Amino acid sequence: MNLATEIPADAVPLRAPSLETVGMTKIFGPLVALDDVSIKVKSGSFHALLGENGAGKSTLVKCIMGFYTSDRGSVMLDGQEARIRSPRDARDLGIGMVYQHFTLVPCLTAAENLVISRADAPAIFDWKKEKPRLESFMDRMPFRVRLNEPVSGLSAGEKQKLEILKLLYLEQRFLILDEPTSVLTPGEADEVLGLLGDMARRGEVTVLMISHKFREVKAFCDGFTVLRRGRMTGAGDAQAASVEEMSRMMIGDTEVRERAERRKRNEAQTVLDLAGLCAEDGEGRPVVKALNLKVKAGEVVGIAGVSGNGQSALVEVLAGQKELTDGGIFIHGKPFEPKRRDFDRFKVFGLPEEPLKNATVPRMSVAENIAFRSYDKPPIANMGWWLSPGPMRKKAEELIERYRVKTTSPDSPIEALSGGNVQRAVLARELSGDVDVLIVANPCFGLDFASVAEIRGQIMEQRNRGAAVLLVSEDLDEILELSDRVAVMSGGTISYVAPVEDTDRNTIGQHMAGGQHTAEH
Ligand SMILES: Nc1ncnc2c1ncn2[C@@H]1O[C@H](COP(=O)(O)OP(=O)(O)OP(=O)(O)O)[C@@H](O)[C@H]1O
Repeated sequence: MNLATEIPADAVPLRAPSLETVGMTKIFGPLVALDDVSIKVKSGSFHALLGENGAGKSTLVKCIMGFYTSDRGSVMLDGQEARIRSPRDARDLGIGMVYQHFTLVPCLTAAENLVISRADAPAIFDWKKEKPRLESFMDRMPFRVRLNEPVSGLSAGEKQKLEILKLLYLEQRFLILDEPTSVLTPGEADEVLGLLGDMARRGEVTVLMISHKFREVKAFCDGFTVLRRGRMTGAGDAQAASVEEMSRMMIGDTEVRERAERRKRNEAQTVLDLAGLCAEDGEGRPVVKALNLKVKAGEVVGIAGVSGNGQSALVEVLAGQKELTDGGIFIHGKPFEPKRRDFDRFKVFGLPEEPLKNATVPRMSVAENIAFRSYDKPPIANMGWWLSPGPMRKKAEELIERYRVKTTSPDSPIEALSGGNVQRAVLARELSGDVDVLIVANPCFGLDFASVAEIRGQIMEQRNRGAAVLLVSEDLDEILELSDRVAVMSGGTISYVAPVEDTDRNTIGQHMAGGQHTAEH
């Protein structure tokens, strides 16, 4: 008999179950992360769970999986209440989850990973018995992976397939997938989702997939539910609903209108114009070669590229750390010199890579580091060059709180903070005023998930307020997630520019590899 449910474990069906949440509510301190959320996922359906960052999708699936105890609400499995108090209860009921990160043991083979995942995994494997069982399991599956290959030798697509196979091997028939394609190439993503869709249609599994990608939802899903700020704002047939309808449910009518107005206002308004930039390395070799690029207000232009193609030199030029040998930088049509005076005059701010090294004085305090940009302006400085510690500290305390910089005191040296908190402190300093141009280089390198989401959120907020954002990043996912237009830097110049909706990973990859040179700016 199963511990936590009214359904006996031996009655768990091996066919696709239906699942509902009824009035699911989860409160974190002052935040209602889920407010009375009722969703219905039909048996044998492929259902998308949509919502912007922070909408509550992960919280909902964590409540279903028993990672969180909800404050109110219940889960119904095949029409009967299933009380799930831990992931183990969920697993006993046939509910399994594939996470964004892999959970496989890299040094073990695919076969070993499957066998050890069983609750009754043997201490010593009897491969004579296990192998034929695994082969016959694999024969019944719509896709295969190489069973004898160590997981470290599998491609991302194969690993994702193995994660799914693991759930099926454990006889889990309600599969929750958390943005499963974020680690896959478009080809691999289509293959995995297509095969899962076929299984769902055959009634072998029910799938609930968290996704941000409308294309995938339209291509593979039959039902969808949308969350916004913890509430359910819509649900329906993914084939019947249009992308506009779904996105309206995700971001709300007012926000849709505001974004459209903002876009119209900002259209054609070039803020940052890099015109024919040239720069050399220490030995006089050209590293930036006649580079042209324009960034409009309210736009993120992401520069992708294999490292060593001049990106660092470009960032140094823009930060005033490297001289231009030719060309010019213009802001709102006026020449811009990357010096302190012009940074202030044109409201240009920057978030460099390795902020501790490049944007702070490590031994100075958090408060002093945050005050850098404003130290010679009142009210922080009212006696010539002398800083007034009172106002400086007060301002720093406000910013530390607003940007949630975790520090024991504003007087601690900034070098004592974690990477994410240094980044937050630099953001607090750079983004607390009016920003017209924001230059960001590899902003999330080496940071944990929570800091990454927060920092990306801050960048997007500046864009939404109308800043022109130039993002240089080695992380193509980051570029694709944040950019309105994607540019590729290759051999010191911009070799390709396209709106993000008109391009894809493969095309960008080809340009990064220097495959095609059809520059259009
Ligand atoms: N353990 C927690 N403690 C406090 N707040 C939390 C916790 N987990 C999530 N939240 C908050 O709950 C809200 C919903 O977060 P959740 O992660 O569910 O959103 P999401 O839709 O999955 O977003 P994303 O697409 O960014 O993953 C957010 O405001 C988040 O900051």
